[in-house]
This record gives sequence, C-alpha cells and structure tokens, in this order.
Amino acid sequence: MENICVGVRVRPTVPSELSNGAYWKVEENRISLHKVHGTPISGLSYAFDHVCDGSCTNARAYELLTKEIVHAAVEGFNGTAFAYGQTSSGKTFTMSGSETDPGIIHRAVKDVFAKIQLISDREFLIRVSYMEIYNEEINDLFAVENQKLQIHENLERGIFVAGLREEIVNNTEQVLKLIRSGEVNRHFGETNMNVRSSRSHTIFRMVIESKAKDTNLSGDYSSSDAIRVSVLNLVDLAGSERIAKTGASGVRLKEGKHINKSLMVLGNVINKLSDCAKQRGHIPYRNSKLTRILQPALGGNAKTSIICTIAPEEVHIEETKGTLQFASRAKRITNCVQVNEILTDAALLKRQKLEIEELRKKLQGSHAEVLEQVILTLRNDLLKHELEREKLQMELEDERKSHREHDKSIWEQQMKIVDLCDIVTSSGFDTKSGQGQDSVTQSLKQECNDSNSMCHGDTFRTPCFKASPKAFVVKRSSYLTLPDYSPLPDTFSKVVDEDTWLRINKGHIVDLDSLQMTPARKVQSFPSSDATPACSSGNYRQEVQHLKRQLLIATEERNELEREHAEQILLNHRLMDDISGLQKEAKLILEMPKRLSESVANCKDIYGDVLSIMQSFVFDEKSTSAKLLSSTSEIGMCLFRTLETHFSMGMDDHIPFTGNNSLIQEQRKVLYEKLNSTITSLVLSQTPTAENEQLEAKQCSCENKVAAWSQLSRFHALIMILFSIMLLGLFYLNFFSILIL
Ligand SMILES: Nc1ncnc2c1ncn2[C@@H]1O[C@H](COP(=O)(O)OP(=O)(O)OP(=O)(O)O)[C@@H](O)[C@H]1O
Repeated sequence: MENICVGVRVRPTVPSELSNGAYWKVEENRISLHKVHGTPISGLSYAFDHVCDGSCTNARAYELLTKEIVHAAVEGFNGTAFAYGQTSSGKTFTMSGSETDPGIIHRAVKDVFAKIQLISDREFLIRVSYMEIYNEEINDLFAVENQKLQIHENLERGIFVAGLREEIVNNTEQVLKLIRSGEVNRHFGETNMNVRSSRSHTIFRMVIESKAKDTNLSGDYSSSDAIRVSVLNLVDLAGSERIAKTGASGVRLKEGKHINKSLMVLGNVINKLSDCAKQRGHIPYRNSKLTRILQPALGGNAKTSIICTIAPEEVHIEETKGTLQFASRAKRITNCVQVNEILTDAALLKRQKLEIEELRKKLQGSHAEVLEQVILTLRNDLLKHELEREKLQMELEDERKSHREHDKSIWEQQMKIVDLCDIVTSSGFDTKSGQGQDSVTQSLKQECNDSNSMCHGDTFRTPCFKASPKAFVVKRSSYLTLPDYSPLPDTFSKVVDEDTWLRINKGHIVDLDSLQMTPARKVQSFPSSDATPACSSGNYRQEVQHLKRQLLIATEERNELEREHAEQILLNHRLMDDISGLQKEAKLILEMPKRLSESVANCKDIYGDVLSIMQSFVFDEKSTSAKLLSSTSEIGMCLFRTLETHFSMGMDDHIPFTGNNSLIQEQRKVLYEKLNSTITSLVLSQTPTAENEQLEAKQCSCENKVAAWSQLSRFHALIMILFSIMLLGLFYLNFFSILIL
C-alpha cells in the first residue's frame, strides 16, 4: 500500500489583487494562513508532501511531484498526476506550461523517452492518446470526429475509453506535435477570472509497453517472458468556479455547472477513500466520467500524485481553504501498486507446462501416499488382529487351566467314590468275616495314612492309587448306575473303573475289551441291615449318593467346558485363517509396485517387438507397412490403455489387487492374440495369391512366346542368307558366261 503524493503549488500573486488582510505563508512542506502582521491564523495550517510557493518553476514542480511517477511508469507501474484547484489557480500552467517553462506533460514525455534510452535490455512500444471530458461527454482530441465516447471495462484492459485514437510514437517531438494538434480541439473559454479558462478536463495518456530483449533459451518460464503494460495519465482538470465570480452565463454557465458537478463527485470519492476502510462503504466512481476514468488512480493500482494549485489572493481564501481541505483528505488515500505484467502466448504455454508438471508430480505423490496409507491401514489391522489373537490365546489358556482344575476335582471326586465303594465293599466282607465297624474304621485309617490326600481333615481322604498294571478292571466308567461288577477274586484287593485306571496308569491301557469279557456274575446285593451295622452302612451309602450327585454335576460342568474349549479352538482357527489371509493381502500390496513396474516393462517389451516387426516389414510393401503401422499403433494404444486402466483401477479400488492382476493378464493375452493375428495376416499378405499366380503364368507364356519368336527370326535370317548366296552365285555365273561369250 502506498499513500498518494499530494503537493500544493501557489500561483504567483496577481499584482492587482494584493491585499492587506491575510496571506498564505509557505514554509518547507507547510502552508498556513497568516494575518498581515505575520500572526498565523489557528486551524489554517496544512502540511503536505511538498509545498511550492510562487517562485517555483514547472521544472521544480515536475521534479518534486511527478518525476518519480513517470519513472515508475516506465518500469511497469501505472501512474497518474493531476492538477486540481479553483479556476485561474495555475493548473493548465502547471500541466502544459509555457514556451519558456514547459509544463509537466512536456517534461514527462521527454523524461519517458530519455529513460527508455537508458534501459538497454528491454524494448518499448509507446502509444499516446488525448481526450477531454466536456459537459460530461468524452471527446477525442486527436480525432475531432470521435466524440461522445463510452467508457468500458474488461479483465484484459481494465477501464478504457472505447474508440479513442491511440498513436504509436517514437520520440518526444512526435508526441509534442500530437499534443499541440490536440490542444487545438480543446475547449477553452473566457471568464471573468481567466481569459483562457479550461472548460473541460483533459487527460493525456501514455501507454508504455515493454518486453525483455533477451530470449530465454533455457525453455523455462521466467518473468522476462512477460510483457509489461503501464498507463501514465497526466490530467489537467477544469477549475471549480463560483458563478458570481466568473460571471458565467449561457454556455459558460452550463460548462461551469458540469465542471463543478464532476469536481464535487471527485471530492466525494476522495472523502470516501480518505475514510477508514470500515466506514468507507460504496465509492461513487460511476457518478462522473472523470472519477470513472481516474478510478485506478484513486485507491487502485497506480502511483498517484495530486498537484493542488491555489490562488494566493485574499479574495480566494475560501476556495483555497476548500482546495487545501481536499488535498488534506487526498493525503490519507492509499493505493495498492504493482507492476502490470501480461504473459505472452509462449510464456503462458511455458507456465502452464510447469503447472501441469507440478500437478502431475503432486498426483503421483498422492497416489504413492494413498498406497502407503492403504498399506499402513492393513498393517494396523494386522497388528490389531494379532493382539486380539494373543488375547484370545490367553483366555483360552485360562479356560484350559480352569478346565484342568475341574478335571482334577472330578478325578478327586471319582477317587473318593471309588474309595468309598471300596471301603463299603470291604466293610461288607469284613462284616461277613466277623470283623466289625472297628475294622472298617481301621481300614479307613490305613487308607488315610497311605494316601497322599489333598483334602486335609476329611475322614474320606482320597486314596493314593499308584500305577499298578496288574490291577483288575471290571467295569468301564459309568457314574450313573451302581457299579456292576463281579465279586472280587480274593487275590485282588482293589477295584477301579476304566477312567481311573487310565489316570492312575498314566495312560497305559491294557486290553480293556478282553478284560470286559470276564464273565460277569450276578450282582450280589449287600445285606445292609443285618450284615452291616445300619448306621455306618447307611451313612456310607448316603455319602456315596451325595458324591455321585456331585460327580454328575461335575461331569456336566466338564462337558460344558469341553464344548467351550472346542468352540475356542474353532474360533482360534478362524482367527488364524483371517490373519494368514491378511498377511497374504499385505504381501500382495507390498509386491504391487514391483508387479506394476514389471507389467509396464512387459508392455514396453511387447511394444518394442511390435515396432521391430513393423521395421522388418516396412521395406517390403508400402500398403503392408501402412497396415502394420496402424495395427501397431492400435496395439500400442491398447497397451497404454490397459496400463491406464490398470493404474486407475489399482488406485481407485485399492483392493483386491489380485483381481486387477488377472485382468491385466487377460488383457495382455487378448493383445498377444491380436498381435499374432495381425502378424499372421501380414505374413499371409506376403504369400502369392491366385491373382499373382495368374499374372506369373501370363508372364511365363509371354516369355515363351518371345523366345519362340526369337528362334523363328533366327531361322528366317538363315534362309535369307542362303537365298542371298544362291542369288549371288547365279549372278556371278551369268556374269562370267556373258564375259566368255
Ligand atoms: N506558476 C505560475 N507562474 C506564472 N504564471 C502563472 C502561474 N500559474 C498560473 N499562471 C498564470 O495564471 C493564469 C491562469 O492560469 P491557468 O490558466 O493555468 O489557470 P487554471 O487553473 O488552468 O484556470 P482554469 O481552471 O480556468 O483553466 C495564466 O495566465 C497563467 O499564465
């Protein structure tokens, strides 16, 4: 952002207008109203970028207020310099100057060409135009016929006056000549205040185009490929006037109204622009042609300089105050300035190529990113599944552990039952054999002593069964019914069921089936009341029943646990399958880039083969070559389409990749078949056709005929020679015979 440059230029005082009241005092960049005695009047002191007193020349005014903008315009920045002030304050004098002291326009033109001469690495094209806004109508000062021109705006040119003549110029003299011719068409009029008062606003415009002289050989885009276009506006405004002072009437009055109105709009625009951005609101550029044309210079993309001219006379104090207030407000306006570059077609092409390249890189990068993302996701999934599997394995282990504990407790229960049965049986025999309860108790005690029981303090401790391969098995395990076994032979003291047998023998199995074939005897019921003491036998039986019930429950629990165990194993297997599937997919994904590059290489090979075939056939026959060429390019296109499809499917679908591979294989197969058929057709086209054979036969027959004719002609020649010899012989014979005669 850049502030508008605002300067004040005080016209020399007209001698007849000297006053004794107040005067404007200029000190450096400040102007203030003072009383005659030199006392400053408070509130009427203004500071600007530059303040020029009456002694200031146009040369100095140009140096201070316009030169910088002109130089910037040559470098590609838009620039506008305009003179603003009341009528007869010296605007036209500042802009156009006099013979002895040329004005800003003259100096700017001269400076532009001088500056261009110094820039050796760029070539310039300068166009000039000159227009006036008279009674709110735009007229072309270079072409009188161009009147009432319209203002247009587009993206390419910005705001412009349609139909305005633009002259291409090469030097200062040419421009000054054109300006002089334009001045002739300008509207001036005499008023009470100015004998040659401008009745219109004039805008002299220079369009400066430049381009770097060096061509860029590297092929890369650079700013040197662009064309810079800048517009320099040098504006001489008509002065605001008070009708009472100017004494305008008729045409002058009308002109004065238009002038004042457009200057008022300019003042409004400046006021709005000088407000802070929040309060600014709508800027009424379109309310006058002047503000519309100067729009870029006012808060837009241009370096702007406003030269406010003032008449120092006391009679014009109010107008001067108004001008200075206008200048103060304009001082607050900021413009956004930048070099105007237009790209040529070549530069545009280069820039677009670079952009495409960048986009392509980004796209490839994104593809790789997508692939990486997929792989990462799959790896995460895999990890998650493995963690889950480990968790399940741990749970399974716990289950197994509890299962083993249950098994153990069941086994203990079984042991207890067996032990009890044993004791009961023993007690029955003991009763029969005359031993009483004491013997049973003793036997139990003995068992307890022998046992390595885990149930401490329990009367019925689990007996410790040691592995005894000689033990007698009488019944397969069945806990639901009463043991059905043969009476024990005297030689065996222990009876166990099959399961207990297996456990105590650590899995060693004798031929149980053969043992089962031991002839069973009828079950002998044990006399309970008479043979055995009622109390002890009854208790034992109750205990046995109780234990059996417990055993039943434990068995059910065990079955339940076994089922759960089986389910867990099944689940585990499924999980293992899932994991192995995921691992396979991950492996495939990891192999994918390699496969893709292989596919590309294969396709390139095929394309190379096709090309070599084409080259081998290219010298044979033109038509054949053309056919092959078309087939080859078709195949090539198919191959690349396949590749494209492959890539797009690979990238869009992500998974399954295996499907895409098979698709490529199929497409490749089709292409191979197509290639084979093309080659076959080409080979066939080389083999002699029936037509060719006929032609060859005809050729042979012709050749035979020619040979026959040549033989015949040789025979005729021989006959002719013989005939000639005969005739000669006859002639000589006659000749000699005549001589003889
Ligand atoms: N700085 C100056 N030095 C000498 N003469 C000046 C200066 N400024 C203005 N004048 C003279 O004052 C008179 C009026 O000046 P000029 O025509 O430039 O005023 P203006 O502001 O353009 O008026 P208008 O708005 O009516 O066109 C002219 O005769 C001009 O020569």
